[in-house]
Amino acid sequence: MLKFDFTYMLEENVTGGLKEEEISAHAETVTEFLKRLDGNRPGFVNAVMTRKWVDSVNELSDFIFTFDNLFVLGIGGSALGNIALQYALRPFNWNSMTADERNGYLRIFIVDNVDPDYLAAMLDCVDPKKTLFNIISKSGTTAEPMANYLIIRGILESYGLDVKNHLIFTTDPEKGVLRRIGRAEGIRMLEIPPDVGGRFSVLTPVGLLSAKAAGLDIEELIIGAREAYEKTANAPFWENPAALIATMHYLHYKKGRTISVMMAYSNRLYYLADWYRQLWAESLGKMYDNDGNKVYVGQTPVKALGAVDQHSQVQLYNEGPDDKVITFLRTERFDREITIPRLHDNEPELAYLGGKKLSQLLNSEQVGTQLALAKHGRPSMTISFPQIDEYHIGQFFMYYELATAVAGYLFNVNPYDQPGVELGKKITYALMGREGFEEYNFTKEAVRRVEIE
Ligand SMILES: O=P(O)(O)OC[C@H]1O[C@](O)(CO)[C@@H](O)[C@@H]1O
Repeated sequence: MLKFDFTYMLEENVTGGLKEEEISAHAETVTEFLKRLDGNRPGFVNAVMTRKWVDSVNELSDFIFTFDNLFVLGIGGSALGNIALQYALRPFNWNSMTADERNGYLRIFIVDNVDPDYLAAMLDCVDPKKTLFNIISKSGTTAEPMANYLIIRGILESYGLDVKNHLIFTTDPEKGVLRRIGRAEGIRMLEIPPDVGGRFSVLTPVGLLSAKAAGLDIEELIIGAREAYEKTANAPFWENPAALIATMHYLHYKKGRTISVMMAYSNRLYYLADWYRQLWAESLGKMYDNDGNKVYVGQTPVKALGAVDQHSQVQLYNEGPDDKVITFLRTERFDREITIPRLHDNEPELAYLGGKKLSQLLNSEQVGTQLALAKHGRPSMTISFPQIDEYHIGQFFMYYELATAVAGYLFNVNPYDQPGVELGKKITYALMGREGFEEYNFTKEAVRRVEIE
């Protein structure tokens, strides 16, 4: 299981930390909340209690493994989980390996943005004839994946290829334009459970298809998540990681720590922090609480990479405003190990490194940063991965989805909606000339601009 260490969140170990009794004051209500949640499980929990979603992906195996490459086209919750999984569980040089070195599994390209330089460069890497394109959009209305879909379809058609042999749509089971087109044209489709919002959907077909295509063990991902849930649902408060993460972040927020930094001491774990950013930001950043009061709450999630950001951010974290709570991610076992050679025994600045493992240096830097933060009165917690594998990554997703639900309860906001994203989308539609959005057309004259050419 993942190991959680909250030592440096507490006042006894860090001035500026939390008193045990102020945390315990929430024990009863949070435990009650989790019991109610267990009685009426949210979609993201139900999704890992069934074989349905794994089976739906496995059923496409014969089709998937006729290709060399998989493109995933989606954005936000339809992309970030995919990216996190691929970075954590595949070697970094995966896409430059030969098919044999990849044991026949597919190269994976996840394109979320609509940056023409980026998309064009990714497309240059593949032969469309050997490529499967998975268009993921829960709503089917998001401009970015829809634009990318049209571009891909145009390319497939220009090659004279039968599009239904190169496309998968991953979308709502009933609603939306992708479902409509898919049905009309016999395109293979995967369902996103209607009660699972994009940012909670990584362990549904949204994240499972690319994981499967890259040869990851998708069953283990689900088992890890399920065991994390079972460990949490009825656990006593002080043994419950999700409850403690949420309560401690909430209390630190109340003390003015409005920024939550997730700092991974592992390049493989870094993109978990990107996934977390959307989860924490869209779920908890709200203008109204559940009673309709204007509250403007939300903790700003920030990602950081150790040791790199020690040389970029940590000065600020130690001596800048006391407005942050830090979560460290680390692993106790790296898949590869490198020993630093003893080459300059007479040079003390180098000699101490000789013979040490690179992983020892990285993990020592994590401890060093954490203790230095504590000395400056800055709270932090640590999540240790015994190793980086499907089982523990699945656990991580579930613990954080649950922590987000609990934090939503504590902040008294709805963690499952995102009304604040809508206006920008509508203005974009208007600027792009989509019918029905004329009222949002902010013309040059209507908006005061400062332009420097
Ligand atoms: O899967 P969809 O419907 O295209 O949505 C993509 C993303 O857009 C949002 O709705 C708003 O940014 C996210 O919540 C979601 O993950």
